[in-house]
Amino acid sequence: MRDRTRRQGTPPYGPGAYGAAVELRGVTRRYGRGVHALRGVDLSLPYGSFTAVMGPSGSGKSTFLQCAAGLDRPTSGTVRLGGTDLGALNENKLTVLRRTRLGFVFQSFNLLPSLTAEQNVLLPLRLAGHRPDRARAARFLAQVGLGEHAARRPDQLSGGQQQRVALARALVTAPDVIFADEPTGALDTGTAAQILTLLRTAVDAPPEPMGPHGTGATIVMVTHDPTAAAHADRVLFLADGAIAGTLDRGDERDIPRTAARIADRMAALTGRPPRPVHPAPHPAEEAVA
Ligand SMILES: Nc1ncnc2c1ncn2[C@@H]1O[C@H](COP(=O)(O)OP(=O)(O)OP(=O)(O)O)[C@@H](O)[C@H]1O
Repeated sequence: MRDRTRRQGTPPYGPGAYGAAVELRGVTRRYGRGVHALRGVDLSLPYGSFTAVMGPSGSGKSTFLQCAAGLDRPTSGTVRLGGTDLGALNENKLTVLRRTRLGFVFQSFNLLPSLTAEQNVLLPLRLAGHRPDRARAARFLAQVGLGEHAARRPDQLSGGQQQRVALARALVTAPDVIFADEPTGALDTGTAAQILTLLRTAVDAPPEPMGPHGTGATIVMVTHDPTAAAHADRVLFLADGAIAGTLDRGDERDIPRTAARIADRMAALTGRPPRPVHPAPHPAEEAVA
């Protein structure tokens, strides 16, 4: 039986028990002749892992996310999601793969304003051709602490609540991978901590199996915030279109200390002194209402 207890340490990066959820081999992306946004990225992210991607402005983070999520095609190299080579898929098949096997969380929430929270969560199931399973939507809304707000529309929810709906929407299809682009960028520190705790829980102890192998969720998150990155199992640092280093959380449970280490690495990459890291949230802020 699957161990639902909170995992200690870092998942086995490299070849995992079920192959990789995300695999990039020699991925380059050029714009025109001169701009090399990605210069040959190789990585393998196991199922049930939480990876943060950081790097200075212009280092290639967005390009990486777009290529890894099948929203853009690399100039050369291969991207595999759950063993499927995205380069072998035409646009229609790529769209189906994104709808059925990927989840997305954006800085600006991107909920449909005319739909209720429940309808927003049901949308990916509808688009994937499944019957609208309201009980499933209710379970995922409850998971993010919004069981009571299923009938509200986005304009009746706070920013943090909207992002929780977006997270439930990303989780509901049990995707191979969730790609999160600055998911806490528009939130205050306490609300951001709640979202990060929910992301961590989706990886470590989801109420039901996520992904095709019954592990926790697999998350790839681009962020500028060392405190957000400190919640991940591993941080990948991009510089000038290439992976410039990694930092593993290991058994570290001390978010502020990990965030300070991450900020130091970022400072070394940018050549600027580390920006002050957000103060640690009060423990009460970590608990999701
Ligand atoms: N559509 C495009 N056409 C031309 N150049 C582009 C395009 N998109 C990105 N670039 C360039 O590719 C490089 C990487 O850009 P990218 O947006 O991936 O970086 P980033 O790390 O996400 O930056 P930021 O943190 O500022 O969002 C930059 O030099 C950028 O100017």
